[in-house]
Amino acid sequence: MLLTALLTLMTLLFGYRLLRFFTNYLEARRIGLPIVITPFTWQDSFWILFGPRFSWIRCLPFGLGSWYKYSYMGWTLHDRYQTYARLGTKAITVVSPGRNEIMLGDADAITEVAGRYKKWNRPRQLYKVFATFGENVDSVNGDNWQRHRKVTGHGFREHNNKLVWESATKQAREWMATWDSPNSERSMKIIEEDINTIAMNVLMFASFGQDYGFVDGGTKDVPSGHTKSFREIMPFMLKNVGLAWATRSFTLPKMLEPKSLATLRETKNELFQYFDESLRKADGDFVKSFVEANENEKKGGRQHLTKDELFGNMYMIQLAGFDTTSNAMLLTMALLATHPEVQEWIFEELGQVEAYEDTYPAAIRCRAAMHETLRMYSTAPGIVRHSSNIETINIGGKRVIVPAETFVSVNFTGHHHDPDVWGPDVHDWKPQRWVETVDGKEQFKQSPDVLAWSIGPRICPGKKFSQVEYTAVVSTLLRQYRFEASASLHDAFNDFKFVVAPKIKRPIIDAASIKFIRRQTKSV
Ligand code: HEM
Repeated sequence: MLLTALLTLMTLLFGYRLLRFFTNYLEARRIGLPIVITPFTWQDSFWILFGPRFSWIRCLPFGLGSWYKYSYMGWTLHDRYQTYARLGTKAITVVSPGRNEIMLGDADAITEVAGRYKKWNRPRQLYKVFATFGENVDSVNGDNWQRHRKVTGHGFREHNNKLVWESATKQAREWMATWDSPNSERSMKIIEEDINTIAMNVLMFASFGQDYGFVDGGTKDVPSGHTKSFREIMPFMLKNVGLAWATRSFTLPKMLEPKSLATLRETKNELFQYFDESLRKADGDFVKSFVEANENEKKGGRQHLTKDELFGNMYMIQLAGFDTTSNAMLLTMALLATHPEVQEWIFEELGQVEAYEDTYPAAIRCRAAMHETLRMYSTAPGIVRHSSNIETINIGGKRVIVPAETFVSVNFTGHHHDPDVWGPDVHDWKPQRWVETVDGKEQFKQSPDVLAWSIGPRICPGKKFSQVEYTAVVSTLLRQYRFEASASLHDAFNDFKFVVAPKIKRPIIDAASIKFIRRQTKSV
């Protein structure tokens, strides 16, 4: 009986997915872009969980498993420009039983979609998970988004960038002080942990004014009325955003609640307590500027943010600013270690001075390394938009009709590997491509631009924050040390599994290491 019910359910589900697949296929034919098909995608939660166990599918004969590469989240990081090159296009439609997804690699089409934030919205179903702690600038659309962006935008001022610089430089110095010998060798795993510590400490300083040391990390710093330190709570809540969202609307009776959920609930309450205290004291530059900007909106009779929304934004800034920047720094360390000539090229431009006003604007080569790293390995492989109406997009000189609710994704990685845009050396990590000499003076080349921080009105507000943090850390380290890659680190870059993006596994890089060799000159 149970078996029959189960079989019927599975047959119905299969039939439904088949039907959806065929209607989507017909719709994609009408869109008119080249098509790739896959029975599963990142839109299927079960496939996100179990898909990696089926990676053998890609090895099936006669191309039977060729769909697998389009089925997992972040597939563009592996594919780069291959599918566009194979199909002779810069835009494709991915057809599956979920929603059709147009993947844009064409620069003009990307500018059109990213530029029209009122028409092309972030799909609510994908971003609501980020609103667990309150609606915020990332989770809303349209006029509501403008309201959030106006208040939160005040946090990203020049004064904050200076604080970021000072904090990141201090953290990097304290990190170097832990390297026990002049030729200290560290595994990538440890380097990753250390860079995460730096990124978290910088964010917490710039946001909440909490000045944690690199070594003690503030995890033992538990103020009265609390059971855990703020520094300990924050990474825990960033790691558990999905679980916090899934359990947001119910609380199990105490005797039925597993320990993990009880810890999550208690930690979340304590985070709110910290947020509340921080808001009341207007602690830290971000929070202070949010509070000031919000009060001004209130006084002017304009729409301000509620307390929940302020909390939501305080959380979102941590979520958006942590992994992205730390991954960029981690990858750069690996890339620099495998490209000693680039280390020397950057070292040449570094002077003795470390003050923000002097060093940051002059660190053109260092910023070039960041752009080039994010061009090749964007920490976010793209952004997704949709519209509830039928829309059109100009793709390659043709007006393409896009049915309502179709996902339209800006494929950063695809665009970043387009040889027509970047030249034949598109697959080489070459920070030099970002620097040009005009009238005997080096300057940063603005065009073509990297899309890693997105473009248009919703461009990442933390772009300069991350550039300042990155430059402070990388230049402080390079001024004193040379990096030498282990053989396995060189191998990692040749392994197709080596993909760096949040939540994507890096099996080989964990075994790799970097040796830090102290320089004789320019130490401070
Ligand atoms: C390498 C570092 C970073 C990268 C690559 C990056 C990338 C991005 C991208 C691609 C978006 C989506 C834009 C869109 O949908 O069009 C975004 C949004 C956002 N980022 Fe960043 N980001 C970085 C660092 C930061 C930092 C350090 C912060 C804050 C301290 C931050 C805060 C935000 C916020 C609040 C949003 C939402 C903006 C909105 O929707 O208006 N990001 N970022």
